[in-house]
Amino acid sequence: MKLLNVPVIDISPFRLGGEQEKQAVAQAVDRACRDIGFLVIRGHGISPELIEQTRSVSRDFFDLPAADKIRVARPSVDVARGYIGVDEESLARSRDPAAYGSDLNESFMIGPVDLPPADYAFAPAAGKHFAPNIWPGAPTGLGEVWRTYYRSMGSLAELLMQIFARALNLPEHYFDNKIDKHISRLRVRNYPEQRVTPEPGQIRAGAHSDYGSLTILATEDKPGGLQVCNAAGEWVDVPIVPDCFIINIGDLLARWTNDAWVSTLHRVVNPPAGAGAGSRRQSLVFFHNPNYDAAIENLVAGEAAKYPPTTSGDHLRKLYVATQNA
Ligand SMILES: O=C(O)CCC(=O)C(=O)O
Ligand SMILES: [Fe+2]
Repeated sequence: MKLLNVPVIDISPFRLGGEQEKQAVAQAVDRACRDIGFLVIRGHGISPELIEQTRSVSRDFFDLPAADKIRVARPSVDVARGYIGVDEESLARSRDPAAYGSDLNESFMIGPVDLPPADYAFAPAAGKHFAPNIWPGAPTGLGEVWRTYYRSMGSLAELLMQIFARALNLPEHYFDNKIDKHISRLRVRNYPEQRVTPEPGQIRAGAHSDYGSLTILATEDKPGGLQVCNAAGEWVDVPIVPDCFIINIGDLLARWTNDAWVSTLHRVVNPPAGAGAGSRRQSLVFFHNPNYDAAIENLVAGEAAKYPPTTSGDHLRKLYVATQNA
């Protein structure tokens, strides 16, 4: 029987326990990744204060006048840095080039905060994956808090990839050297209150799957939230549990596992009619992506590969561009 709802899994026994505890966590995670592609984790070791500080400084950024936010606008569609306003993006277009409308959120994003050696970071094959970050002049302290949060998410992702490796019957440290120069992005999305009725078909974030290895999401319990499409084809709400992160696997892990694990379709819906006031919602979204030159090819022994090999860097560049309205 497949899981049809997103399970909550305590990963602290993996961090703190012995062989048996680690194996039990890996098994629960394997089931979640096979059946629904999403899990909620508790016991992750990230301080609630850091999450709250990141939320608070980001809220202050989105409260700035539009002119200040536009000053740190993303420089071009293939550079995943800076501010993107409401109306500039349609996530549904990552799957359907004809998808209509744009998503009802604005966002700000950064990439790596600690650069590998220049001959690697700026090699031709690196493309724009190590493009410089763009920092707003205000609020003060945003840069420091975001850098700290980015590094913490990088460490948590490394731990999750170790759990994943075990879950896939690979050596625990199998992925370590494929993610030690990761090209992850931290993106904070602000979903404004909805005072006017959206256009038909327009929602907070259109249906999509994530592109990379895994996503770590800290969000809020507000009307108009995250839903995932389960194995029965039904949209189910993801539970919002205090002090937990929502984790989902992305397309690259689905490819690595020859689709044994699912990169699940998800979306953010509008608040119900009448609940628009007070529906402002903020998500801290960390998209973990392997090193740009990590080879992505079937890891399942004895099975014919369903996809041609690719690299992390090539796969991501194509998708960043496809979703943008510019
Ligand atoms: O805000 C959310 O709950 C999810 C956002 C999301 O799916 C994304 O940014 O890829
Ligand atoms: Fe997503």
